[in-house]
Amino acid sequence: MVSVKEALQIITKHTQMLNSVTLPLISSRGMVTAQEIYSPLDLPPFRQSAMDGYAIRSHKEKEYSVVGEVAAGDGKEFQLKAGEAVRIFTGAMVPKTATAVIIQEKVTRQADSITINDEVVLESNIRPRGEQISKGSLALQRGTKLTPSAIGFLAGMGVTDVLVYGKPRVGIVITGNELVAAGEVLKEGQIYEGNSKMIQAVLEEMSIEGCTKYQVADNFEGTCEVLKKAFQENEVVLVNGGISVGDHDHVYEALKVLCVDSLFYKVRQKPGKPLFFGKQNNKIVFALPGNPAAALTCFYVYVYPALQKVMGHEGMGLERRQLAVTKAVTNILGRTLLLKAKILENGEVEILEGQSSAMLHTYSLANALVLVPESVDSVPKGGLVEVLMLPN
Ligand SMILES: Nc1nc2c(c(=O)[nH]1)N[C@H]1C(S)=C(S)[C@@H](COP(=O)(O)OP(=O)(O)OC[C@H]3O[C@@H](n4cnc5c(N)ncnc54)[C@H](O)[C@@H]3O)O[C@H]1N2
Ligand code: MOO
Repeated sequence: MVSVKEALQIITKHTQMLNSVTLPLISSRGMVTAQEIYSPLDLPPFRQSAMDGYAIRSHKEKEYSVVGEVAAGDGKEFQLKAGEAVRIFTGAMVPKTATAVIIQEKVTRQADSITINDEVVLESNIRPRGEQISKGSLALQRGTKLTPSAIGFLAGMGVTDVLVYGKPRVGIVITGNELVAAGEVLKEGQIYEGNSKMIQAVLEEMSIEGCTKYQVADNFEGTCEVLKKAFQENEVVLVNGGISVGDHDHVYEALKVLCVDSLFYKVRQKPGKPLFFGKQNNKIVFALPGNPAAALTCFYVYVYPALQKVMGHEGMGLERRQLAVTKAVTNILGRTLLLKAKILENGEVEILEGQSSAMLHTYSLANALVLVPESVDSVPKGGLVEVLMLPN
């Protein structure tokens, strides 16, 4: 049995990022750039009007004659003389000879001329060429997560493909005789299988889509067979249930038969004590306890940082904060507690009722986990605790 800290260190040590791949930009959401990206052009690529109005070549008078029009997308160039203006629209190319764009609200228009009812500020309402980024300069560092804004930024530079660290294929192996799919009628002793949906959802939160689900009843040969297949088809295997010590829990023995290196089995924590982490060549496997809340907590605390590392993210794990607790907490177990909690508007953290590792009801109200270390036996009301922010 290891401590939470040791478990996390072991995971960090034994988890490697995947090889990089070139992908179409649109398929890269949530992935991490595997090289620096430099801008192939000036952005904007020309002096661009920021407003609808008139591009003028200024002179001393307030009156200007309007000699043409430029809309967004037009490639026309006007040679303006002092005292001349063109009608212009947001996003349009400003004539090289123009010295300012005056918004139409500040202008009175008569037939082919305008009167400007304001001071003219040189270069006003003009976005200089390359204002956002100039050709050849660094647009994104290696190791940047491709968020929707980063994708939009690259798309605006005409980038079509990006080199990113690969996303793992993840197999979810569900074990248990008692589990029935939603939509079927429950017989005595049966329950609905929910954890695969939950794990799939939390993977999708990390932009890992399209995982494969495997399901097996509580028998040893079947478990070995399904695990073998899951290892063949995935880089990361997440087993759910069957990892405890009961006569019908076969996962630990099956992993042994499949020559999986056991890197740790059992963590001094509640919930999630029977958590297993191992490796088969370059493939990693977590066996999560079957209790739904325990499985989810183990995912957030251990699988989440491991998958982040596999995908090349820097800074592993959930964001952590120190916050004051609304009520005293006691820890008589000598294990680390991971408690479902809610951060209140006043910035304090409330530990929720219903901490059973079978209960997801409380979890669905939580936005954080409070971590009470194994060495701490009590925290008074108002005392600071470590809070792990859930990413949802
Ligand atoms: N003698 C001991 N018994 C247990 C110990 C122990 O140390 N000594 N540890 C307990 C702890 S802590 C946990 S957690 C569980 C973990 O057991 P398993 O990982 O073997 O999980 P199962 O027994 O298969 O299931 C536990 C529980 O969760 C329900 N479950 C399982 N899979 C799903 C699913 N896909 N969807 C919904 N619910 C699921 C299952 O029906 C059980 O109720 O062991 C304790 N026992
Ligand atoms: O640790 Mo188990 O995960 O409490 O139910």
